[in-house]
This record gives sequence, C-alpha cells and structure tokens, in this order.
Amino acid sequence: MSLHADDLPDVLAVAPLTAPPDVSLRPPGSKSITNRALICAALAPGRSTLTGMLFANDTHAMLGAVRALGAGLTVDESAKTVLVDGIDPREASGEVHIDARQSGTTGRFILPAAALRPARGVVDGDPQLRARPFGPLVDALRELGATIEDLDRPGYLPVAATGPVAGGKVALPGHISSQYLSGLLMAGPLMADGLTVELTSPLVSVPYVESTTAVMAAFGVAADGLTVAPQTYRPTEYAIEPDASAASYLLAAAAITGGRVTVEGLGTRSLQGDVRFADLLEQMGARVERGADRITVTGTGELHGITVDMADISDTAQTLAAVAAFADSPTVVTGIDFIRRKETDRIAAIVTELRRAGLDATEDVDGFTVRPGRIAPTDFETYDDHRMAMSLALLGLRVPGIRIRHPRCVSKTYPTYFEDLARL
Ligand SMILES: O=C(O)C1=C[C@@H](OP(=O)(O)O)[C@@H](O)[C@H](O)C1
Ligand SMILES: C=C(OP(=O)(O)O)C(=O)O
Repeated sequence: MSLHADDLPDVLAVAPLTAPPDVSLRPPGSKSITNRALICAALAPGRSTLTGMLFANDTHAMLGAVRALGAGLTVDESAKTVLVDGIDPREASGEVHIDARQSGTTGRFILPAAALRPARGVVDGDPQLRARPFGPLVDALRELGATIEDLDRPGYLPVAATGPVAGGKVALPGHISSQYLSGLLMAGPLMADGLTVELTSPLVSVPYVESTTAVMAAFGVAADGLTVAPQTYRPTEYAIEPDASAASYLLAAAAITGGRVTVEGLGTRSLQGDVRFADLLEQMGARVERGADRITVTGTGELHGITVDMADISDTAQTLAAVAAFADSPTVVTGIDFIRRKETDRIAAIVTELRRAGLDATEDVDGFTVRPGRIAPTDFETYDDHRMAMSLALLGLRVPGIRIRHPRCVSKTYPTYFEDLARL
C-alpha cells in the first residue's frame, strides 16, 4: 500500500515500531522558504532557478498565485526544481484571481504583492483560510495607499486589492501573526517611498521574519531592521533547505522510541527557527549532535517534562505535546495563544485529543499542560490540521491501537510524511 497522502485511507492505523530506528533522512523542502523564494523570484525581472522545492498543497497554492500575477513557471517536480521568470507587478494590467487554498503564507505574502499591481487582484482561499485573520494586513496596506475591498466579512478573505502602494511608515500589531510583516517586507522594495514598519505589540514567530530578510538578501534586496528602501530584486539561483518543522516529527520519533534519527540538510546554518526544537528534546533528556547541515537525536530512554515558551517555534508545539506524553513529569508550554488561529484552534485540539487517549492535559491561557500517563488505543481526530495528524501519529510508534482519522491533511506541507515515518 502506498503511504503517499493521495493514497491514504480515511482512517490510518499506525504500527508500533518493532525495534528502535537508526536512520538518516532528508525531509522535503521548507514550505516557508519555498514560498518566500517564489515571491522574491516572481518579483525579480529575469530568470531565477529554485532547487530543493517543496511540492505540497501550500506551495502549489503559491505557484498558482505567482503565475496569476504573471510570473512564468517551468516546473520539474521530479527534480524538485522551478524556473521562475519574474515580472514587475507595477506594470501589470487586467484583473486577476488568486486562490491561496489553506495556506496562510500564500495568502499573507501574495496580498501585498498583488496590491502593487495597478489593477484589481482578488485573493481568496478555502473556508479554513477564510476563517483566519487578515485585518491587520488589510489595514496596513490601506494605510500605505492601496485600495482594499472587503468582499465578505471585513478583516477576512476574500478581498480585492488595487495598487499602487505608495509606501511609507505603517503601524502593525505583531502578536497575531508574523506573516503580515513578512508579506509587507517582501513587497516593500517595490513601494515608491519604501517601507518602514513600526510594531505596536510584541512579535510572535520572530525567526520567520529573520528568514524573510535572509531570502530577500539572497535576491539582492537589503532590509535595515524593519525598513526597506526602494530597490530591485535580482534573479538568482537559490537552493531551498529542508523543512525544519517537518524534521521535528522525525527527531521526536528518536526521542520517544530510544532510537537514533539524523536529519540531513538542516543544522547550525539553517534559516529556520524550528531547528531549535532539537534543543527542547535535549532539555528533556535526549542526546543531540549538531553539524552545519545535519542534526542527530538519540533517545536515551529518559524523558523529563519541561516548561517552555514556544512563541518563536509554535509549529512544533504539537510535536512537543506528543513527546511530553512519554515523559516522567508534566510539560508546560506557554507563549502561544496565537496558535488558536491557525488551521484550527491548536491548543483546544491537542488537549482534546490527548484527553481522548486518557491523558490529563489542560488548556492554559497562553498554552497547555500535558501530564504523562497511560495512553489508551485511540482513533484521533485531526481537524484538517496537518500538524495534528503528524504529531498524534508519533504516539502510535510506541502505543498499539493508535489510528489517525483523515490523514490526507498532511498534504498541506508534507505529502510523504507517512512514507518517511515508515522508514523508521
Ligand atoms: O512565515 C512563515 O513561513 C510562517 C510563520 C508562522 O506563522 P505565524 O507568524 O502566523 O505564527 C508559522 O506558523 C507558519 O507555519 C509559517
Ligand atoms: C500554520 C501553518 O501554516 P500557514 O500559516 O502557512 O497556513 C503551519 O504550517 O503549521
């Protein structure tokens, strides 16, 4: 049976490992870096070559989005490569329609880029994305000179954007999502007056903004803090690193099962904050070796609960919850109230599912607590959230009778997840 997302059944049984794993894996390309590179390449007149691409629902959304803006694409999925012929959106004409599907990064990065066009661009998405907040980004773009029409509820998709965007100084809250800031920064160099963002509340997911400016720099655009002067993107050859959030599941598997897993292509040189998930496994008792481009986690048989603020690396909070279920003391995760507005309310979802398995887990104001205990055979709900499916499947590596309902949701960022899990 194929374990690719397209072929998965409605309910997937996870078989416990018969021996601890000892494997080396290269996770697929980073969703976050792929979608940044696609935006920067699309805004760089000339041909860019992107290698190590992730092909998953979120990046297909971005491919469709930049194609709608007029970028030329030559896609070679088997070689994980895309040639992008970039455009200057300020010279575009004609109304365009963009479907961001379920992808927060696509929706929040393409809206500022679409607003640079002096013609109408409609941005919409799946019902799940329509339920996620866009208000701060819409307000900021209006402030910067764009015309944004609410096509349904104010502050939510669908919206229609018409440029130009004059640019200048704008106030933006940081506590809901960092994606608004990343999207504005990437469009910044094409605003006539440049862009300066002043944050009005503490920024979550900070490392993602650092990766934004790093990818912009690779395409020849310099940011000075949260200021970007008018500049031109330069086409380039860009190698996308593997996905660090995807790697969290593989590394967690080693910690949970007392095995050894090496992820290739990620290490101390990574642009992604989520590589720091390995630090948490180390604090819990696993052994971690770090190279420039590889991380190895070895389970020691000991796992202790920790208290940790995960505001910088919240995509790995559900992974940590799964590991915490096997620890010898409680784990408390704080700083992540904003993950209630991701694919689902992730705090409520993870707590509900761990309780379904018999664990004593509780919601806190800005996070959750997991108290380890006996884990019962359970059919887990996944809420159309890829990270619920991928995290909860980890419990099945040790506990018999774990089944994942609607596992195809992993196609959002990691269509080959269950194939990689089987390699353990
Ligand atoms: O910029 C990015 O690539 C991302 C930023 C984070 O979102 P928030 O900034 O909304 O927390 C993260 O959860 C998401 O998966 C990817
Ligand atoms: C929150 C996520 O994605 P996005 O915001 O890009 O939809 C995620 O991948 O966990």
